[in-house]
Amino acid sequence: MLDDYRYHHSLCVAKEAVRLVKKYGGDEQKAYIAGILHDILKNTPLSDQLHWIKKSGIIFDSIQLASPPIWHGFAASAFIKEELQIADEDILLAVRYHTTGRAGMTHLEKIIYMADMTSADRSYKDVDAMRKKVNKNLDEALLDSLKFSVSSLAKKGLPIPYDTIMAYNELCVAKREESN
Ligand SMILES: Nc1ncnc2c1ncn2[C@@H]1O[C@H](COP(=O)(O)OP(=O)(O)OP(=O)(O)OP(=O)(O)OC[C@H]2O[C@@H](n3cnc4c(N)ncnc43)[C@H](O)[C@@H]2O)[C@@H](O)[C@H]1O
Repeated sequence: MLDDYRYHHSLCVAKEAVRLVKKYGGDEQKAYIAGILHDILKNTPLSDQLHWIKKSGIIFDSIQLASPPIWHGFAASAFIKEELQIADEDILLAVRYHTTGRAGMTHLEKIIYMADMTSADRSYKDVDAMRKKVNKNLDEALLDSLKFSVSSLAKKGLPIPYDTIMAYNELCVAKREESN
């Protein structure tokens, strides 16, 4: 189901998610499970991802439909619910929104989103700076990650999912209110 690269990445995300839970609180077992399963359909053909999304009753808007890289999270939450009988809403949401984020993210959603950015296997240019940020403040690291996501999608001329914009706006406003 997963190639070696993605399997290794999933193990690293699960480990990083548990590390973040030890630091910021939460349920270690849920963090491990969500981390290991978050990309379970990443190597699955897009047509099959869409099948799981439709089967679960999710109705995508036009921006989500035009953003195939986000489909695997939505598909994975439907797949693990039906095929692995995972009923825990916290885990399902963390898997579902791990690429887009959304307004009102739960603590576990934030942990998994950031674990995906700072897991040991990541090697993008600013990853060490992001690791320092996540060790200092979970919400600020999340805001910076979303900022990167919004600006890099815009630079590439790609649509930005509504959930991502709303996640960014929410954290941005909260930060401004905190500093006033
Ligand atoms: N909200 C959203 N809406 C629509 N499309 C979206 C989206 N978020 C991501 N995407 C798109 O989804 C695709 C894949 O995203 P993912 O699913 O997150 O990435 P991946 O395949 O696991 O890793 P990738 O090969 O991109 O690895 P990298 O280490 O470079 O990168 C690993 C992660 O670190 C982020 N990253 C890279 N450089 C960064 C930096 N300098 N600062 C902060 N984050 C950075 C990347 O965005 C990536 O998520 C990308 O095409 C992306 O544009």
